[in-house]
Amino acid sequence: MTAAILNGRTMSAELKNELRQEVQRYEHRYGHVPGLAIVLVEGDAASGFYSKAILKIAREIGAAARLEPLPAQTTAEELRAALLRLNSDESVHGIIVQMPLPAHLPQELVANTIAPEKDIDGISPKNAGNLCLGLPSFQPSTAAAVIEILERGKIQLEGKHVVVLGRSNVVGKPLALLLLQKNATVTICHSRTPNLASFTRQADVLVAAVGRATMVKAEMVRPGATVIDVGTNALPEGGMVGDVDYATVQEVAGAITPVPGGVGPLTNALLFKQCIAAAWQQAAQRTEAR
Ligand SMILES: Nc1nc(=O)c2c([nH]1)NC[C@@H]1CN(c3ccc(C(=O)N[C@@H](CCC(=O)O)C(=O)O)cc3)C=[N+]21
Repeated sequence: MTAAILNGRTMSAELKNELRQEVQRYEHRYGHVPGLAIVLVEGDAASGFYSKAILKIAREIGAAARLEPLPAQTTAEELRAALLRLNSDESVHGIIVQMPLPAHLPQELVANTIAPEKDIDGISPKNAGNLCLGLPSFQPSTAAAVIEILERGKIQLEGKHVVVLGRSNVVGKPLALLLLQKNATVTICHSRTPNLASFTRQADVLVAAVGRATMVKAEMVRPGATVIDVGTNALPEGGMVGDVDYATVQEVAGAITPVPGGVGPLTNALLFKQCIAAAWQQAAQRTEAR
């Protein structure tokens, strides 16, 4: 058997078409377009690449996006000041800070400074708490991309056993909560889980989000299972591979996401879905206040 391919590029193109229309609808109503600010503290090579990809999507859908580059030696106080400036800038509806940050800048500073109504990557305590409580919230875009790919791929979640490999704040943990909301049975495994294969082999849907190249092997996958690969591991010789050993796993899985061309292309598009939602909320609030 060969697995069906869940094509993130096709799905992303569909989503971007929907978003382009949504941006037009918003612009028609309010006379300006939704705006995203990307804070990029220089130093991480991949972050510059991701930022350019986000700017490209903005052009494709007609939204506004601007890059706020900060030098690598930016202090915590300077980063805080930059975020506060964006919080009070009415043309900015969503703010993301590219991760990872240099070691001298605490991640909590970002989570605690971005205004929750502009925190479209869902990292603030308010959004993370609301997600945990099952209340409306912005969701970390990579976790949301996994849900999007499963829904567009018509993979049922209700009553299914989903095993999530990885417990990060941006993927594993929020994804487990989103899957629970879909009535899946969820198991979270991580680097200290003994006998990993005994868990992964029970999965109807297996999500790999650990950041270790090709660690999921065919013998860890139940025949016919859906395998979602969130990994983006850069290879020293160039290019990238996922956390899943695609060549062998695609022979046993029922459906699988490739890397590249799987979860990645949906991640950045979902950032704009949430930015547009944030813009609607902020515009409605301003109208109310006046
Ligand atoms: N605050 C923050 N939020 C993030 O969501 C965030 C972040 N920081 N830092 C970095 C990670 C990584 N990430 C990706 C986004 C798009 C692709 C993507 O489009 N990938 C293409 C790459 C194409 C290629 O390289 O050939 C693909 O998989 O097909 C991948 C990875 C978002 N992240």
